[in-house]
Amino acid sequence: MAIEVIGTKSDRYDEILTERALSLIEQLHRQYDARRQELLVRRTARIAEISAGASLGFLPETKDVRDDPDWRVAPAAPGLIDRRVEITGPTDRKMTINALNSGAKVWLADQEDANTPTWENVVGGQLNLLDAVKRQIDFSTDTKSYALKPDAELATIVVRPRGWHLPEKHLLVDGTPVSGSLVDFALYFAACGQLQLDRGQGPYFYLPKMESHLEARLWNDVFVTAQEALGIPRGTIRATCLIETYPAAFEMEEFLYELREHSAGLNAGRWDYMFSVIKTHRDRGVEFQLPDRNSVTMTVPFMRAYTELLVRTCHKRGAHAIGGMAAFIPSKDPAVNEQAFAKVQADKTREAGDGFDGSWVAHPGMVDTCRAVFDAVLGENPNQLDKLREDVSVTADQLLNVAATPGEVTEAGLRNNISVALQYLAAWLEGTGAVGIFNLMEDAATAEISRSQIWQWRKNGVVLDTGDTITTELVERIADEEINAFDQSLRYQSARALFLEVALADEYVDFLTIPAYDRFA
Ligand SMILES: CC(=O)SCCNC(=O)CCNC(=O)[C@H](O)C(C)(C)COP(=O)(O)OP(=O)(O)OC[C@H]1O[C@@H](n2cnc3c(N)ncnc32)[C@H](O)[C@@H]1OP(=O)(O)O
Ligand SMILES: O=CC(=O)O
Ligand SMILES: [Mg+2]
Repeated sequence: MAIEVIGTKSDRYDEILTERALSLIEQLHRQYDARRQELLVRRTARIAEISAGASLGFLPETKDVRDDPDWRVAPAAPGLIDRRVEITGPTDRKMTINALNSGAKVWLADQEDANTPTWENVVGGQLNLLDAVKRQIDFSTDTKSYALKPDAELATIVVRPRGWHLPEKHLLVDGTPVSGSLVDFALYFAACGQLQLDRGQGPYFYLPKMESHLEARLWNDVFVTAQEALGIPRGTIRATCLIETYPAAFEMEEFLYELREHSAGLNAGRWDYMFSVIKTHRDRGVEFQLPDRNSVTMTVPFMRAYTELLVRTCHKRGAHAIGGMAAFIPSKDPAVNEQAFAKVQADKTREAGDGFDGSWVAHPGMVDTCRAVFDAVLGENPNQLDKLREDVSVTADQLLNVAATPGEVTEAGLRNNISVALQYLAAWLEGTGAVGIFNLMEDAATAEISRSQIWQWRKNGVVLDTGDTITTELVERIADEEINAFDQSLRYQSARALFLEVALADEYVDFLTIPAYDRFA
């Protein structure tokens, strides 16, 4: 084999880094990496067109797919028929057990937004998944022991691999790092694919951050090859695509079509979506400028258009439509806690009323709230695929109507973005990819919004409510004030450097996780 493992080989890693898994990764890399690289170049080319004045829109070349009334995605697979509440979270051992026990129908086992892809997290997370699938997982601290509930219905596992842009530098083929997406996918598929089938379910995935239906086609081809290579029947894999980039919103139907024999629907990934609005239009001045992060709610016109279109598109094709993450988490402060639950309830109520078949929560404490809302709408039905939403018709202009977003850019909003980005990056660099900050769940997607807003506002020379203009000096000054206010402020020095690199660079940095990952050996 010409695949090399550069990362350390700790206890039990050989159960994951098997010859079968490594040769699958090598095969997928040889067959598909050039195409992956081309698609990444295509992303850059599209942004250049938009910078030069082009507009996103529905694609003329795929009109036939949208106009053909006859095709449908595969019927929902076992464990994915009723998805009324899905919990997301990283694959560390304790959280794996807590998520499976949470009462949610599905657990999105996250190797993406909620994970720092250190080698230990990548392989250790796969070991936790393997133990979970075998129902042989436990964990203990000095004060508490964790085990799977023996007689309870455990959440269906759906693994989210990294996006197409991220490399995995601890695995090399002919000296070249392989794709993080292919690694996360193939390690899980090789270790757990057949085991999941034996248990009556299957290898299921969430696919993040795609920007074109051609990227979905690439995933489909990867699935076909991998199933054939491991002797697993074609069509066994199921994948839910996140619609969480601005270009993807114009290709929802095409995503379902490309993956139709493996599709398990679409999800409205709202946080990356907002990030992508800024990122895609980085050179368009104030045209696509967003106000303070907290004022971009799901009911502003462009977000509403996106979620309505998602439900309409999915149900037209027999696919599940899954709602997004309300980032509120339980708090020890009773007043804040009450607000958090009220906000989650309102968010899920809107989604259930709009026709979503289920939605996401970030914390086990929110599972009952989400379930109760969907129970009230679904009743005995496992989903509401029959709610076709033929009343919905969304235009490109509505998806692009960012200008109608109310709100302003305030000093408090700027300071909040700076503080959140610093705190999040400090945690990420220490190996923790999801954190509770100021009573909200923060992860790579929400941190991307924070740093992108700062980048956009500074570039546009935005004047704050205080009358100050956002400049490099102002951002640096507030960053230092925030850091000095933290306990152990020294800990934040590497986060500070990374933050300034991704928030203030002359040229917009496509993903903060790329320079962040470069910091690891
Ligand atoms: C934009 C997107 O992509 S959203 C999807 C990606 N993001 C995520 O998945 C984030 C998921 N959520 C989390 O990671 C966590 O909830 C955090 C980091 C935000 C907060 O976690 P904590 O600070 O541990 O919260 P808290 O102390 O209230 O947790 C209480 C218990 O619930 C557990 N818990 C909290 N969230 C989760 C979760 N998502 N999955 C499993 N267990 C969880 C904790 O491990 C803790 O367990 P313990 O009592 O046995 O020690
Ligand atoms: O992955 C989900 C998102 O909102 O981003
Ligand atoms: Mg996301």
